[in-house]
Amino acid sequence: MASALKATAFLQSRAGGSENPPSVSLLSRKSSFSVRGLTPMSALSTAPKTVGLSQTFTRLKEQGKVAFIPYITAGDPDLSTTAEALKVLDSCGSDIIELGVPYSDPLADGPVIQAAATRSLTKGTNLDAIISMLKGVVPLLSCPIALFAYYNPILKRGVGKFMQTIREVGVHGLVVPDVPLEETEVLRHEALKNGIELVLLTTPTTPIDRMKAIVDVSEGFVYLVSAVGVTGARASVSGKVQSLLKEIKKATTKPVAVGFGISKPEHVKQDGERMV
Ligand SMILES: O=P(O)(O)OC[C@@H](O)[C@@H](O)c1c[nH]c2ccccc12
Repeated sequence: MASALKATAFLQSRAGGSENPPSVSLLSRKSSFSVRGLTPMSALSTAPKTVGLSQTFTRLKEQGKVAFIPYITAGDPDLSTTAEALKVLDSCGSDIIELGVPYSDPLADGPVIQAAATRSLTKGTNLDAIISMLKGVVPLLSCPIALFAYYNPILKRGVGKFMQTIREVGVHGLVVPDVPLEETEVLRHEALKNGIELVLLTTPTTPIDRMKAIVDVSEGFVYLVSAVGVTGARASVSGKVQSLLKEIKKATTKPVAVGFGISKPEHVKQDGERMV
């Protein structure tokens, strides 16, 4: 059951398994320690340590749960709102949060995410500002952050420097949607060096052999794009996802997360059953 459904919207229900009700506090357990600033150091050291992506899946699997991984765009409408949104998503039971770095020439972003990126860029959001926002917020979160970034801003900074910077602010994972497998070597090398889990994507049109090569080197989880086309809410999840998942599961024991259009609780179940 180590699979997950990604969700772009603020979908708050998770699939299957008995859940603790989501915390009503806007502060996560960790944030309440830090924000009050009165807690002795001994108590701080007992705060739950945030684990990485694959370890998050291992924990969930042990509990018979699937993961809820929302996506938001950094800097829409501004970075202080993003900081608050990260805290809220964390305290509402997100297992991993995917945080998008806005980019002017995206690939596969649908109209909602494109508009969010445009608003964010218009406000002047850039990587440095996102990094300094994360520096303040990540220590307050109990779930790991997977940064979503196109290759251009990564290349501009230098791949090694980029990985080092995001590691220093406590980011655990990275999704780079516009780099084909063959070109991921430098990214993978630098990610590994810095303990960043580089998540690779496979799509419904990826040939089986290629999918196998992708899942072999994907870290954290395997991202299964549910449909051809762009991101955004859809009425239903393609029936093809079931068979794609079966193929992936034959090829790997790594966790798999399904993304693109997962926007309703029903998408997490199909034909009355869990999708995976
Ligand atoms: O349809 P959605 O729920 O908005 O899903 C995409 C989103 O979760 C994120 O992973 C994403 C945003 N833009 C992308 C471009 C390519 C691949 C993935 C993405």
